[in-house]
Amino acid sequence: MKDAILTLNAGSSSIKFALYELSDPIPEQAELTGQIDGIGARPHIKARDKSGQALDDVDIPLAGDADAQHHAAVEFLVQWLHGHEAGWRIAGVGHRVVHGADRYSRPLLLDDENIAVLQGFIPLAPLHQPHNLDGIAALRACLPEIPQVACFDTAFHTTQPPVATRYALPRRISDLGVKRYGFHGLSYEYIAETLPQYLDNQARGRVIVAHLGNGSSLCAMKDGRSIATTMGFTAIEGLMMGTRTGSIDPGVLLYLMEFQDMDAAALTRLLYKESGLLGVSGISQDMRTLLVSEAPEAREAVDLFCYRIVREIGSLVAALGGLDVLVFTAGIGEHAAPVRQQVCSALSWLGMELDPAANAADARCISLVGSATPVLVLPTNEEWMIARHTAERIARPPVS
Ligand SMILES: Nc1ncnc2c1ncn2[C@@H]1O[C@H](COP(=O)(O)OP(=O)(O)O)[C@@H](O)[C@H]1O
Ligand SMILES: CC(=O)OP(=O)(O)O
Ligand SMILES: [Mg+2]
Repeated sequence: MKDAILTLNAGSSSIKFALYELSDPIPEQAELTGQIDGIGARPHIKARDKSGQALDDVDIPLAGDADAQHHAAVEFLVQWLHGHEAGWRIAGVGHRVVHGADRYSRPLLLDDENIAVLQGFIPLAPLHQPHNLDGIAALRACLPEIPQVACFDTAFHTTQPPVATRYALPRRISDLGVKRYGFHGLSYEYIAETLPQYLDNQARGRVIVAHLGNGSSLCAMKDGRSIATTMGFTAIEGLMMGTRTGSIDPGVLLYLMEFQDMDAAALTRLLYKESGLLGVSGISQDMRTLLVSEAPEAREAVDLFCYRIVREIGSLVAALGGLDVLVFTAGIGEHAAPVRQQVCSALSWLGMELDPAANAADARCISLVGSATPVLVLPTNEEWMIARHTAERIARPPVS
């Protein structure tokens, strides 16, 4: 039997998982990968082995609302893994955990005490942290002797300067930890590490990475380190997303509370689950559905999604003092050519010129050779980052 690292990445609408051979270094290609997506709508499991052969590709009946389905999906996955891990001994489990706040900036070997601290961060990430902790609880229950490691989305952004993380609030509020943290850090870390393979000099320069998935954000990097990002205290701030508003005038919330009788629970639902592409289109949160829809509301939702990206890229270009490379990643960034085309054509003033054929083919470099600013599409690999951090963490004794 060979040793393996199991990774779990619970996003807002999906749970991604992978099994990696535990060797030094951990190979980028996993032995087994898969995901349960469509949680809250039509849950579906898809998994394949190293050779690309499908292990499963079916809808799975999960009852209840999105939260109940998320919980049921973790339980389903634990059972599913039991039936598919033959030949492997799981030596460690790595979990993506969205919020580490100021407390954790490195991968963390989990125990009862620090799990309780992570539970305290649920109000900071209500759409993610509970699912992350569900996964941890389920895996600890079925593999109680196996070390489990939390890898934080917030960690990559701890290099941001104070001016990028402070809100213009009184110090007594900032001192409570109300500041801009930023998320999708495992994805940005992977891109920062991978980019020099494609563009050596520019990769060390001023880079903007657009992580466009169900949750979406941008990260401005200098020399491969985060200097600013669009998400803030929570994963609502910044871009429009699948079901989240992105940045919104806080006056709207005051109005809704005072004059439309909405309480904190109703606002949480509105901001996290009923807005974004879903709210504006009234059709779907799924970019694939909107791109093929004839409905004007679908077009309006996609236009607003692109417009917000363009506006926020402008802001990050200002923070960077210019731009050397733009990278698209995550579900929409990697696959939605019309979105990339719309964003880049609005940014042509930055010297960006797309190659339409390369863009349509989701090629790695989608800009023309003469484009002053190269534009790349790089598939992210949060799972591999989690596996590597986990292997490294369990190989050395814990530090507090
Ligand atoms: N071929 C495609 N064309 C357009 N959008 C796509 C395609 N494949 C996936 N997407 C979009 O990617 C988004 C999900 O991205 P993903 O990074 O998997 O999200 P998350 O990890 O936040 O659950 C969905 O909006 C989905 O419609
Ligand atoms: C932080 C966040 O928005 O994550 P996801 O994109 O997985 O929903
Ligand atoms: Mg994701």
